Amino acid sequence: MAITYELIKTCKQTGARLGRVHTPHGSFETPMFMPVGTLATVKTMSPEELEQMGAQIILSNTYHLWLRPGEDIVEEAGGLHKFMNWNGSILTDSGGFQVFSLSDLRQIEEEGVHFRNHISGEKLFLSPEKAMRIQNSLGADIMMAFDECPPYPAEYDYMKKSVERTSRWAERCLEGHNRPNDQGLFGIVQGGEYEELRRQSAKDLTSMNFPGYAIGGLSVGEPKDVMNRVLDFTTPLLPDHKPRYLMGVGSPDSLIDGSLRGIDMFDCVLPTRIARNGTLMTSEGRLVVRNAKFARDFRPIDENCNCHTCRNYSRAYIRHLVKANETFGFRLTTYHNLHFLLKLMGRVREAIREDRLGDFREEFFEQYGFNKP
Ligand SMILES: CO[C@@H]1O[C@H](CNc2nc3cc4c(=O)[nH]c(N)nc4cc3[nH]2)[C@H]2OC(C)(C)O[C@@H]12
Ligand SMILES: [Zn+2]
Repeated sequence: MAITYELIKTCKQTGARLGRVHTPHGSFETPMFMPVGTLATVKTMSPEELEQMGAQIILSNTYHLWLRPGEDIVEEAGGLHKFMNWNGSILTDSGGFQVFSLSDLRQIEEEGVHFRNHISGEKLFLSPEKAMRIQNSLGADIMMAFDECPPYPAEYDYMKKSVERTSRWAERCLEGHNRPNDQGLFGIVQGGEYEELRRQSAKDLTSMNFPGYAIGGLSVGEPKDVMNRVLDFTTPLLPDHKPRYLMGVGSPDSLIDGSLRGIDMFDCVLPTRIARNGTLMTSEGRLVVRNAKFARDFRPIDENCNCHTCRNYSRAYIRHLVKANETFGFRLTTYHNLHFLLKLMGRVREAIREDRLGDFREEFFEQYGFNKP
């Protein structure tokens, strides 16, 4: 079956929209956050726990799984869902971003990218066709086109050449993947902070009729107001009746501000990454549980949270585990952070239903401390 999007309603107070994405492994309401499971696991979480907290779609990564264990092994296992025992939806990023952010000795040519394996140092080559072959073997519900995610900032001339090449690569991805009527391949709009180049990229890609579109090239170090400005003029260029996915965004303020601008899907390693160094997202802002002030604090991480961690364990206990580098401590912090973001997206969807996402933004920002100078 193809990936389809159902628009349920738009928020009268903002540009946000409530929708539902249908995939071969189930459907999910949007705006939605997607936990990242780069190496076919959302680090320290079991599939049962992900399901319990309300995760419905997770990410994995072409570049990483190509290197380890190899897409051939995943294919022999029956694909990613079987391999990792996850029955929800899966999206795989194409490797474009990882090659640019993880590897040195990169050489970008029309054909593809030459680079070094960031683990072994051996020379590798990734092309649009190769990225499609790997993703076909992995068998995710949604695959991403192979693109270049230029650094921020980037010169206009470089960005123009990069956008034009990424559009040519997108054509080759459409030809290279073997799914009927492009059922699961999303195009990725690039163009940096340049409106004219974002327009060009969106025009090229929407003419190729992908079932969904991502906005790439953001969350790469640009200030939040630059991201929001780019979203303001890019999101309206994407079709209303298809999913819109903002790549690499996972902080509470950016999730709300992206939803306000009509984004449906988000992913980021942030909640799971900071959980592994003991930083928690709470309704009152960030909490660094290693801090000595929590040594005898027997309250839950977040008194407004009903997650498994907050119902059963105290700050003092989690601080002890994290300081002792106990794995269970990182399981508890990861569970809470993912639950926090998934619940936040549920509140965003509810606010859209009630046409009050603008008000919700003000309340949340005030309580979380985003408005503090
Ligand atoms: C800049 O270092 C880390 O990057 C993370 C997410 N930022 C992000 N932008 C992305 C853009 C693209 C894209 O244009 N194309 C493709 N194919 N995939 C993408 C994936 C992306 N991921 C941030 O997450 C943290 C905060 C952990 O460090 C940042
Ligand atoms: Zn909690």
